[in-house]
Amino acid sequence: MVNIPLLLMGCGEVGRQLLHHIVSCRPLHSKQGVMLRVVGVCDSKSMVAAPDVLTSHLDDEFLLKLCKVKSSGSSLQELANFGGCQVFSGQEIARKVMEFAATLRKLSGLTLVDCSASSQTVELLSQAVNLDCCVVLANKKPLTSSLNDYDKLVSQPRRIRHESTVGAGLPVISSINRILSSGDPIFRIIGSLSGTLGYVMSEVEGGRPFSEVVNTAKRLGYTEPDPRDDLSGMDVARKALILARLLGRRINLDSIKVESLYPVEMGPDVMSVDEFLSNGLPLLDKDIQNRIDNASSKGKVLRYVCLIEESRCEVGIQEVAKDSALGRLKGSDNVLEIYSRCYSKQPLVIQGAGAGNDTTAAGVLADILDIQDLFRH
Ligand SMILES: NC(=O)C1=CN([C@@H]2O[C@H](COP(=O)(O)OP(=O)(O)OC[C@H]3O[C@@H](n4cnc5c(N)ncnc54)[C@H](OP(=O)(O)O)[C@@H]3O)[C@@H](O)[C@H]2O)C=CC1
Ligand SMILES: N[C@@H](CC=O)C(=O)O
Repeated sequence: MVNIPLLLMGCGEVGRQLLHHIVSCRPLHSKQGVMLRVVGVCDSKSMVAAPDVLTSHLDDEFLLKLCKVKSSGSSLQELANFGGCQVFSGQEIARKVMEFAATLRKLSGLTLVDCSASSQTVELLSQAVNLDCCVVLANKKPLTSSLNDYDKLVSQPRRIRHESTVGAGLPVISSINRILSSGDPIFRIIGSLSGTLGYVMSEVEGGRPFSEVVNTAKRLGYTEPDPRDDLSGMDVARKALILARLLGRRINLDSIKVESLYPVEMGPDVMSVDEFLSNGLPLLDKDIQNRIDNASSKGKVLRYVCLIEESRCEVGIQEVAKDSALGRLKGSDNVLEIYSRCYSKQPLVIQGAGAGNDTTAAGVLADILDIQDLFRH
């Protein structure tokens, strides 16, 4: 049996879905000879961990209880009453994670799974990479901070997986890596990489108000924790940066041209998420509807497009033909066209659900299983 010790950072929508997938896939993994041992789970304030990460793990009953506690809005601290775990908080968390990494390194190693939406995990992840930990990410922020941080994270390519950072569970990163490693240079990527913006555009085309559709996208689990990350284009810009860096571009987030769907007066420094959703968004309904109607009068639709070509890396709204690959998109689907020497006239096209907690967590789980060979001894 291959044992993979895991430490999950972030037990929000995606993290909890991952824990549910891990528990429900036990019979399948057991047939495959793999055992995922969750030795710790942390949120923004606390960490619960197995009493001894070498010999024990958080059992399934505990993990499901944890999911219940977190979805009810309570703190991980509450699990201390449940027994069978250690609880840490504040600065102690990073110290303990490194201690676990050092302990497990002697036996099998540790996988850190980042399902947070925080830009603050990057430091811990880089330190963990130095201790030969594997890293699996749904969080795009660590890969889109400085080039220095990026270089550290990807310094051991076999030990990092981040399929869910672009296109949720779609095989985008793995396909690009396969093309590149065969010496086939990619010269153009164009696509729609936001499940939220794809859903919003196609639903508003169908006549629903922008504000209502954004709220629904949040409820369906398509948006970032703060939907302004999607509406500002920054979430797509991060995906574009991840792809551009994969292609070898030495660029940063601030070199990407980004178009926002809301004004600075509605930004996070000015109003809370709830205020934005209930009071800010309705003020944008008319403008978005006008832009969509205007495009429609020319037989076109609006799509939030990501383009990476030569020195260009940009994201923003474009009017595209209704019958194009981008124009035909519906719901939360993403579509990505990859042009390379082998795919020069007809691109390689990847399309499917590009957002949602289930597909994202499934992508993370597949990444974890993909590194199982590193845990065989
Ligand atoms: N939903 C989707 O379709 C997709 C999502 N993703 C990515 O998945 C990630 C998670 O999204 P989602 O689950 O919706 O987000 P949530 O806001 O629901 O959950 C985030 C979790 O991270 C925790 N957290 C915050 N800071 C830290 C930290 N420094 N260390 C450890 N944990 C921390 C939060 O703690 P607390 O509970 O205390 O607030 C919370 O538990 C995001 O990065 C998102 O971009 C990627 C692809 C698709
Ligand atoms: N908020 C994102 C989720 C996946 O990264 C999106 O809408 O695409």
